[in-house]
Amino acid sequence: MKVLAVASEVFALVKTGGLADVAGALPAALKHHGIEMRVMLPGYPAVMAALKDAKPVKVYGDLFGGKGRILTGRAQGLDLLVVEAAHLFDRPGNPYLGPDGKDWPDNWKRFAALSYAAADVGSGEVAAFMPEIVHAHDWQAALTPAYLHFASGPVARTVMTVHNLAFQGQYPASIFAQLKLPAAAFAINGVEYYGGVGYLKAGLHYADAITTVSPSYADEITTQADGMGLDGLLRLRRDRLTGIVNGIDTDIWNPASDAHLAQSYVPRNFIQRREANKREVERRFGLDQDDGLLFCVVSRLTWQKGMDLLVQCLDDLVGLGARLAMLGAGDAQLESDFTQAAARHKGRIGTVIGYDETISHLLQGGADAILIPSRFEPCGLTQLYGLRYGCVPVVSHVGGLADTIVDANEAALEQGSATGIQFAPVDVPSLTRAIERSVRLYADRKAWNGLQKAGMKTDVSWEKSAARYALLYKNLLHRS
Ligand SMILES: Nc1ncnc2c1ncn2[C@@H]1O[C@H](COP(=O)(O)OP(=O)(O)O[C@H]2O[C@H](CO)[C@@H](O)[C@H](O)[C@H]2O)[C@@H](O)[C@H]1O
Repeated sequence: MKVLAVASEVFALVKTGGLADVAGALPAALKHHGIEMRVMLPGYPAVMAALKDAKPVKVYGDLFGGKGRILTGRAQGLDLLVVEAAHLFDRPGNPYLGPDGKDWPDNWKRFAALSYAAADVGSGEVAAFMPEIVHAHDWQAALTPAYLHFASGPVARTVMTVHNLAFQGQYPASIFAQLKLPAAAFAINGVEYYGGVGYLKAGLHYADAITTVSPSYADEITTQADGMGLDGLLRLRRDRLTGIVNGIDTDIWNPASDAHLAQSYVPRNFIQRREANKREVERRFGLDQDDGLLFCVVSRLTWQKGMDLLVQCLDDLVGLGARLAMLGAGDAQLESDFTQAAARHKGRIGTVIGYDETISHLLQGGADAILIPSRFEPCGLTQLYGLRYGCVPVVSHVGGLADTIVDANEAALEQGSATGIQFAPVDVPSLTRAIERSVRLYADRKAWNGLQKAGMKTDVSWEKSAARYALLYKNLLHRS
């Protein structure tokens, strides 16, 4: 079976968050199921520079305001279809933001072009690759099912995956005339959304199947509280909506062979060997060297991730004798809050503001626990990396965090099934209690090592989830 995945970022070519990890890992995971997946993404400079054996397979005289081509090629072990359009994508830096840190004003056009090109592939216009399924990820690819709906002739079936309902791609109605969609599409049963154009709304309306990245999040987004305005549509389409938990790339995230670590390790020797990584984290983050609990954070610094709550717990965390190594970037206020806390608590809190793949691996391999106090979390990947690396996840009880971590309550501890610490509700008192619980549990080193061992045994690979996607694709093809 041939499947075209459409995404605005793909690891290791371009990454701002978890979407890239998933889009980059799925093709290999699906190969074992007889699925040939190619990924379509924009021709950003980093993509064009890495592309090998590039061949044009479609040419546009005018692709949303300039010349464009679809190129096939390979990069970083992936089979790609790249939308080359210099006027839209030949810009350095972040794929979504200009140098002023604001969204590019023509993002609506850039990602309409991505979806438009994907729909051409999905309607069989590109002989080099004729997919039976087109799998669109997030709002940037979400017009694809709309374009395919209005294409003539046989077209591929469509899957729309929501990685984060908070990002919807909403634009004023005035752009509609330039989207190359028929007038009929501007309707409540179409792309229209509160008087404007909603990209994700369109994808959710037109896709043959909808998925999100955990069963709990699939439930949450059908409620008014967490549906971010799209819960009504999602309730209507509940029979087409499934939650499939993300896996992780267990080759890239493998403590036995991870070149980013000071010391690699396996479950048999992790207790001693992780020490060297802990020392390296202390060095990099300017922390005191001691044997107390060392927490880490690897995160976008945003409201979603509950980082403002953590800021309010830092004095208590230090008061309990724990330390924190924080790697993150995002909201300027939060960056400055963490920097100030580090200045206040020299040797106890260390920060690296920025995005750093190497340090993110080192933290998982050296810190004792990873704090993830998200207000909502569609799946979450860092807790899965934590499980694999013996870095105990301390998480809020929401979405994919609730689905993937077994709380260290008495029963679970006794059975040896506990893998982390969960807390609810998502507020400062309950996060503080979770930090206290972690410190207490860490003092009982045998129990703590038990959590680490159970985590490291957990299957966080793509195996089960890839099988679910494969089944979903197969069912879609057989549906009349
Ligand atoms: N400063 C930094 N330096 C280095 N690496 C950093 C970093 N900040 C974050 N990362 C990395 O970026 C990724 C973030 O993964 P998350 O699951 O938290 O995804 P995110 O919220 O971006 O995406 C959305 O999509 C994913 C994928 O479906 C869902 O898991 C998630 O719930 C949803 O919000 C991880 O690989 C993490 O290690």
